[in-house]
Amino acid sequence: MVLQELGSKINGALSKLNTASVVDEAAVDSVLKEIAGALLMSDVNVRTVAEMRTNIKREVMQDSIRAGSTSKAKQIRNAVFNELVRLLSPDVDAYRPVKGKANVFMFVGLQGSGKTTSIAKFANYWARKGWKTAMVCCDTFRAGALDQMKQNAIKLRIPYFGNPLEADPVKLAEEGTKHFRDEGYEIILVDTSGRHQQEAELFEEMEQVMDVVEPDEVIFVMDSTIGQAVADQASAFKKSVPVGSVIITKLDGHAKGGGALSAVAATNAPITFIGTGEHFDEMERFDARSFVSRLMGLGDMRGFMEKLADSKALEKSPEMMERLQKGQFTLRDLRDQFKTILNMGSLGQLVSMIPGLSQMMQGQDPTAAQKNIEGFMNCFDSMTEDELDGIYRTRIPDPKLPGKYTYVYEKQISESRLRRIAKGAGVPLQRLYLLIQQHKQFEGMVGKLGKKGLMNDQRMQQQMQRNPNQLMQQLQSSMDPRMLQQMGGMGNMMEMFKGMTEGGGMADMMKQMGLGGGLPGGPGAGRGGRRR
Ligand SMILES: Nc1nc2c(ncn2[C@@H]2O[C@H](COP(=O)(O)OP(=O)(O)OP(=O)(O)O)[C@@H](O)[C@H]2O)c(=O)[nH]1
Repeated sequence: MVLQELGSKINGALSKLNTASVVDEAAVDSVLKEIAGALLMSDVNVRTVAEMRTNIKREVMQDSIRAGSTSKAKQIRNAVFNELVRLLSPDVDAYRPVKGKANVFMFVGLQGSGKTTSIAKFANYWARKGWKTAMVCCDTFRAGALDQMKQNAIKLRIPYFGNPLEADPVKLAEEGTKHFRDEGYEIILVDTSGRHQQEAELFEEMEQVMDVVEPDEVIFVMDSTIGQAVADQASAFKKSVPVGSVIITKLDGHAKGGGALSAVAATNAPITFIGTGEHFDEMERFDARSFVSRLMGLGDMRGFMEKLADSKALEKSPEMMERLQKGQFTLRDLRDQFKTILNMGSLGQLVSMIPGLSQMMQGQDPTAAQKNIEGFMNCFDSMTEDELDGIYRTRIPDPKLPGKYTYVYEKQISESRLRRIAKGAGVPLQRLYLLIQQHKQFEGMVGKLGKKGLMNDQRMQQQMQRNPNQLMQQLQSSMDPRMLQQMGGMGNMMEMFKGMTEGGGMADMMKQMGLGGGLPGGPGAGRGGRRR
């Protein structure tokens, strides 16, 4: 079960409590059973799930069973949340490198778990912070490992050590770390061969490498897609070397997240980073509360805002707000919105960060949505500057002045131009129609909202505080019913607005989101329809 689904399963189980007339022990048991099933399907280890279930039940049953069903559901949700956070937060801290001295990190893990890639990401992370960083390859097991490190090192401009002629990993490890220690490097990252739990010899070799390298921290790199086997693998490594922290890789759109809980439970070591893609910058610092929020489909606004800041979307906001208030929304505006989304990372990741959005997507595949947006971007690239700015005109011979040309202005892009654009973009014409239709929907909606003055974010916020129901009615009447349905209905939107207001100001956040005063969740939300 992928990360987003777990949240909806848990929420689905809890919502049954909301409708139950009596919340007795049997009702709590049944909900906990469902939640436990969802956790198991997300690769959380059986023992961990059983322990969690007992703890949650004890906590929830302590309070009077007479508590209202809604508050009981809330209580269970909080208990599940706290329990998951607790499991992900062992008492020990990860090693903190000390400036001005050699800090050696040794990376261990299964074959293909993502060690070499994580080393490059980790190196990039520290080098960007100004630490003198280097990498040592003593993976003599996989033929391409040194080449892979070399390519990463060149791209990152970070020195590396390796010798294709040396077959002894222990010797390489010793020489490499000594070299960089002598040269005054502060962060020295040692890559070891990937191994399997059964390969006793390789485990022995790993211990020997550790003895000569004397690492300040052993980092266990764990592939989040390997499923229930995580706990056993992690324990096997922990038995052989003192795992100090964990990096979880491949937590992209489709990965299950539950294995993370099992890895921590098995190693009693904290997770420091999560890998969310193959690129060097696709690694995030791990934060248990954010992670569990995402795991439970509660969103992760902190992570989202960080991504937003990185995407530079904020820099555009004053101009965007001005246009919005004028009621303008062109194809160029829609393109910019899509661009902002793409710059922020994979859609799957973003969907899991915005509260409620994964529920709204109702099982739609974010990867497919991402592909659609990429196809749309090709369409925008095939449009003329005029078309992007909402000027739809065709050049024709001037009937009054033979030999000269004039323009015919149209309300929309002509059919022949649409065909040309679709061909140029390499997308089916139907897809382009969909894009144009989406633009029209947003343009219409934003135009209507503009007339009601709701494109002014301050007014919108005031209204939200004064009379949220009226605001919702106004929004509802401005929206295409199909779009509203796509967004999970009015109730869902109301919840989102509330969440956002509580989370530090909806208007502020929406401004920052580059969505102007428009509606959250819609890629093109924001700005108003331009009239020419
Ligand atoms: N999608 C995704 N792919 C990743 C991530 N981290 C690593 N990979 C990919 O996983 C594959 C294996 O990664 P490597 O870094 O070569 O793994 P390794 O642990 O060094 O492999 P061995 O040397 O065989 O032990 C590569 O194709 C990486 O691009 C991640 O966070 N997300």
